[in-house]
Amino acid sequence: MQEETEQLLVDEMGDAHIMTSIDTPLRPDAFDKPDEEKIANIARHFAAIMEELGLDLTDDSLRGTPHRVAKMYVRELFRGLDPANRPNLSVFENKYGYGRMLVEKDIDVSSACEHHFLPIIGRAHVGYIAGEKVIGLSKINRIVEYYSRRPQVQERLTLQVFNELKRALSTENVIVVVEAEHLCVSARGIRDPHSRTTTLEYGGLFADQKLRDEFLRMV
Ligand SMILES: Nc1nc2c(ncn2[C@@H]2O[C@H](COP(=O)(O)OP(=O)(O)OP(=O)(O)O)[C@@H](O)[C@H]2O)c(=O)[nH]1
Ligand SMILES: [Zn+2]
Repeated sequence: MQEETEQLLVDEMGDAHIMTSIDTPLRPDAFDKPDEEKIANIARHFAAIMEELGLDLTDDSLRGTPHRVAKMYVRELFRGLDPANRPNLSVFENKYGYGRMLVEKDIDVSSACEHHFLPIIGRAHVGYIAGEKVIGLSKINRIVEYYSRRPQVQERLTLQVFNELKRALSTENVIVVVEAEHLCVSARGIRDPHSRTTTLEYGGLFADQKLRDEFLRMV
C-alpha cells in the first residue's frame, strides 16, 4: 500500500476503508500488472479513442501514436504513481550544526491535472530548517518530480511534497510553495492565459510570520 499519510477508518458495516485525504486515489490492484501489460492495454484503449474521433490509424504518422501515448503515460508522465519509482532519499547527520533556513527554489514542476489530463507547468520552492538531519539537495528536486509525475491537483501535490520532506528530515520545520500554470485554465475552458495558481503549506517554525516572510522574500 501507499506509504503516504493514510487514515484507516472502519465504517458501520465493519469494512476497513482507506481515507485518501492527501493520497492519490489508487485502486487496490494498481500495481499487480507489469508495465508492459499496462502499456499494451492503454495503447488499445487510446487507439479506440482516436478511431472514435475519426482518425485513420493506418496513416503512417498516426499508427504509432497509441503506443507512444501509452508508453509516455506509464514510463514518463505518470511514473510517480508507482511506489517502485519513489526516490531514495539520502539524509545525513547535520554535523556542521547548520541551523538556519535552507532554500531550494525554482524547482521544475511538470505535472498533469487529474481533471483534464492537461499539463500543469510551474515551479516549486522549498525551505527547511534542519534538526539533526540534512538532506541531499537533489533529493528535494526528486521528491517534487516524483509527486508531479501523477495526475494531480496542485493542493495535493503541495501537501505530498511537504509531508515527504517532513518525514525524510524528521522535522516539522518545512515550507513548500508551488506556483503553476494550468493548461486546463489557460488553453481551454475559460482560456485565461495569464492567471497562475499559488499553493503553500508550512509547519513548525514557519508558523512564525517573520520567518515565512524571510522565505518568501528569498524565493
Ligand atoms: N482546486 C483545483 N482545481 C483544479 C486544479 N486543476 C484544475 N482544476 C479545476 O477543476 C475544475 C473542474 O471543473 P468541472 O466543472 O468539472 O470541469 P469543466 O466543465 O471542464 O470546467 P471548466 O474548466 O470551467 O470549463 C475546473 O474548475 C478546473 O479549473 C487544481 O490543481 N486544483
Ligand atoms: Zn484541468
